[in-house]
Amino acid sequence: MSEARKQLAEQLAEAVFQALSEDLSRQARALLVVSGGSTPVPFFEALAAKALPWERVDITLADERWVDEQSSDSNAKLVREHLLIDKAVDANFIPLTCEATTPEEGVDEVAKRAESLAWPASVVILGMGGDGHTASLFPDSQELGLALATDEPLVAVRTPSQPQPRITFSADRLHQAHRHILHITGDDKRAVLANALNGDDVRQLPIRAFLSCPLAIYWAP
Ligand SMILES: O=C(O)[C@H](O)[C@@H](O)[C@H](O)[C@H](O)COP(=O)(O)O
Repeated sequence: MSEARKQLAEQLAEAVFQALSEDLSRQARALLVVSGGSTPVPFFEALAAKALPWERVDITLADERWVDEQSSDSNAKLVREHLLIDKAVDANFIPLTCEATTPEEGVDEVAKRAESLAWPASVVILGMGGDGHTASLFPDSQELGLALATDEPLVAVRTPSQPQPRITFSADRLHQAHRHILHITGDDKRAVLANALNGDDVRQLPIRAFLSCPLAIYWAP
């Protein structure tokens, strides 16, 4: 990993540490919503090293692949291996899968679980794919319109560009946060973001759903 990306991860971890500390100074619990994928790993490990009252922190995912938690595709596995470690081992992690065979069958059970969290979140950390998706709001998903319009917290998603069915927080629920952060790296994603900033068709580039709310962009080459 480049030094620039390592420094970015450290800076992001410090910003999230400050945000959680601030919120925990005035409320019993704080909610952190993180994204999966490969980008967050150094950030997760840097944040896990921070001294917080982690037992008062709820952590959940912006979205999840509907796979077993032992699968290498599982975002929950990623969080358990890289964030629920070190000082953060006592954080309360709420996964987005359940025993149901499909996300369509499991979405109501997971939504009940998610409703118990300390919304609005302290921080929502978003990633972005090369197609401008964020969370599991994919431009080629037949459920994108629903996920952008509903006030339900969670949506089951199937999309041709992804091998697994998914579950995602809706745009409405992901907006229910005090702070929004976009964490991306590389020139390709910078170009996609520049394109997103130059247009307003959210269904073309779903990251656009979050460019109007105050959004801190953490990018490194
Ligand atoms: O489940 C997921 O895959 C993520 O939530 C997804 O939205 C991710 O943030 C982007 O796909 C970027 O992924 P990378 O960091 O691997 O490029």
